[in-house]
Amino acid sequence: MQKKIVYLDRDGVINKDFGYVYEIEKFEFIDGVFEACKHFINLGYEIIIVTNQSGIGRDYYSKEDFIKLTQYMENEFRKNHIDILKVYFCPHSPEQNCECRKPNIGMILQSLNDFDIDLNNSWLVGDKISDIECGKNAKIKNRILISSKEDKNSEDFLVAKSLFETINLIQK
Ligand SMILES: O=P(O)(O)OC[C@@H](O)[C@H]1O[C@@H](OP(=O)(O)O)[C@@H](O)[C@@H](O)[C@@H]1O
Ligand SMILES: [Mg+2]
Ligand SMILES: [Zn+2]
Repeated sequence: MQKKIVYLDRDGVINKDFGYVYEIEKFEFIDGVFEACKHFINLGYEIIIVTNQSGIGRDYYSKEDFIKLTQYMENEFRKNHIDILKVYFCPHSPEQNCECRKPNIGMILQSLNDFDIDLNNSWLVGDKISDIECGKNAKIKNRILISSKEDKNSEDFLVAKSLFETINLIQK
């Protein structure tokens, strides 16, 4: 059977975005993230993380720093009985004009190569319009923008204040 995926952006969706976070000490889970992920899993979804990490290309931190933090993050999820299917990251700076930096769809294409995924029954959740554009460009049917501003639902996305709030939107 094809997998239904909830694609999650990282910074600003899973953890607070203090700007180019790469240290474990600065990685702060946003309230309700584990509850939301458990909800998705109970509905039969699997979770994939897609994150732009231009801090690597900008030499703010190394790929090893990112991998270390990712292992910590995945382990915290595991402690909460959540297995993340895969973490995809773009290590490039904007100047490198790669195919993987959102809103480009390289990371989503890679996931389709790695797994049999039903995009018509999948979701993308991000906190920037570039995330939404990536989801749209990749033909992920359902998209949610996390925003504390007064953004309104539109043709391209629904709006929620946090990942926890998406529980009300992702119901099947
Ligand atoms: O939200 P995701 O995709 O998980 O990751 C985004 C981050 O890598 C960083 O993306 C940067 O944007 P630029 O990459 O410099 O445009 C800035 O917004 C940083 O504050 C932010 O931490
Ligand atoms: Mg983000
Ligand atoms: Zn890239």
